[in-house]
Amino acid sequence: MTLVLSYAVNSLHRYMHPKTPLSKRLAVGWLFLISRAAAGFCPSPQPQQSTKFISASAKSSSHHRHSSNISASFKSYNQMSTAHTQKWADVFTHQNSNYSPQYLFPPFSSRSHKGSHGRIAILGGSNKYTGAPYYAAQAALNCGVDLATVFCAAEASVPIKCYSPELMVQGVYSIERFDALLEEEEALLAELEKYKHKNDLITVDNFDNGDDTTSNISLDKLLLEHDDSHNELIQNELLKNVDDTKKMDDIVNKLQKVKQLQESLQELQDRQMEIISKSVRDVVSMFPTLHALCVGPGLGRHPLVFKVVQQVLQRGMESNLTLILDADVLFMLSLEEYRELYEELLKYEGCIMTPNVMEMKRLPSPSSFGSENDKKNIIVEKGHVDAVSRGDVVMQCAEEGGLKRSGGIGDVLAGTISAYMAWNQIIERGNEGGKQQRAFAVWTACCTVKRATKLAFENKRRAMSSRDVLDEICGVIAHMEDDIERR
Ligand SMILES: NC(=O)C1=CN([C@@H]2O[C@H](COP(=O)(O)OP(=O)(O)OC[C@H]3O[C@@H](n4cnc5c(N)ncnc54)[C@H](O)[C@@H]3O)[C@@H](O)[C@H]2O)[C@@H](O)CC1
Ligand SMILES: Nc1ncnc2c1ncn2[C@@H]1O[C@H](COP(=O)(O)OP(=O)(O)OP(=O)(O)O)[C@@H](O)[C@H]1O
Repeated sequence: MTLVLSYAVNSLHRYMHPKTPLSKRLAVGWLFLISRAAAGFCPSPQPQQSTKFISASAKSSSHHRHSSNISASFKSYNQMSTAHTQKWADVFTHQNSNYSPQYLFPPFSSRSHKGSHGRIAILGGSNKYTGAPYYAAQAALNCGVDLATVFCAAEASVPIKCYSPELMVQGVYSIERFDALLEEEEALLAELEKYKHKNDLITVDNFDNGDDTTSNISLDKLLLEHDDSHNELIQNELLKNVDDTKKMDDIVNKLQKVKQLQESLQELQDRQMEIISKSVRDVVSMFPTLHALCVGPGLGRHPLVFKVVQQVLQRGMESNLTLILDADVLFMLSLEEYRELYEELLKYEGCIMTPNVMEMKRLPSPSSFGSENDKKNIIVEKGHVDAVSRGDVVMQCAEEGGLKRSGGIGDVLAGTISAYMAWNQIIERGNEGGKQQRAFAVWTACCTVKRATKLAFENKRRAMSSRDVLDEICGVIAHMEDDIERR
């Protein structure tokens, strides 16, 4: 009987989509009614848990069960007992729920204009990955946002534009140009290194110190201890001490060469900064029009791209913009160089991080934090059961997903979360209730994608791809809205 019922519910879910012919919808409707009547004899088990978020600290005993490699990084909520999990349907079966599904989706109105249902942007996409930012942006559009922009590497912009005419795509830097800048920098540094070799010793007499001994001074030491303005002084000093004119000429030439190299390096680094700042300006100039910015899908791992991202994230926090961080940006944040930025983001309420299993393992344990409660951002740990946590409060999404694990579903989730975050901005306008509701909206986004993968898998089985998941999103959301209306 349970099988009949679940088949009927699944069919109903799929076939009641408005695009399905009316005759098919009526037939499935009858099947559903008959199976519901029969199910009265074998009621489904009631959920044990309230749909409130649960406190992770209240479950400290399960925290202690973490394996040592997990404790080296973040506390992994998916390592906790899975008893406290919820499905979308559970939201309607509990009276003491402390969040409001009716405020998830912005209502339509005759005064709606282009953008009033959400404007999001993705920063990602590189010469290697063009699919990831497309999946994320298209997922947000398929959820229902009005406008989606992709900021990407110039090399990725044409392919992404070809995937969808609905996307606005802007190349904001060139990987080829960044490569050339890095190569130039590496060559200059290598040449400088040759001149600053530690064993390059100059023998000087110690006449000035009143004795007739000699000392060995390394050129490296001279260069490090004296800036350019002292070069002349050094030369005069050496002239007094070094008798050998040829050796003296040699030293002066070396000093001049080093000075030139240092100037070229400075000029190159200024040029790098200018190019990076221009890319940052291109993205930041859009901030006032955005409800949310998703950073990371297909970003790649170029060090200069990371410099752009670093400034964009800092400006995003200053502008109070909602930031969804996925994929390569999470790799970036696991690097020692970006530790300070990472810790700032953990304290930023408008930040949502969506690590997969590997990314979760890489993220370091925050050093400046007393407890999980100091974390203000939301973390979505993706897995068989997605765990959405904010501070020490965690809610797990037990919605059933499809069995196929194709590349890009994480990107679809990042885009879906971006859409829900845009709606949260539009509805709540950042008030206190909105912040509480935000984690619930992220959890609902997880349910949405799980359900979409389930439907896509039922349709396509082994051939299922992320595109099929994209196609299911609008139907899943339509059903969720129907659930809310029926409540
Ligand atoms: N079509 C595209 O353009 C796609 C681009 N992608 C991009 O590819 C880049 C690298 O992403 P990756 O996720 O590969 O980066 P990672 O360096 O985090 O690699 C993850 C690795 O872990 C493995 N893995 C994942 N889940 C696991 C689990 N539960 N247990 C054991 N191993 C597991 C994966 O097979 C993969 O090899 C990102 O920029 C991402 O956005 C991906 O999103 C896939 C699709
Ligand atoms: N073991 C699993 N069983 C079932 N679903 C899973 C499992 N792991 C992840 N998922 C689901 O797959 C989706 C993407 O998660 P995944 O871990 O593949 O992200 P990702 O590696 O960032 O994806 P992408 O391929 O886009 O980079 C999420 O909806 C998540 O719930």
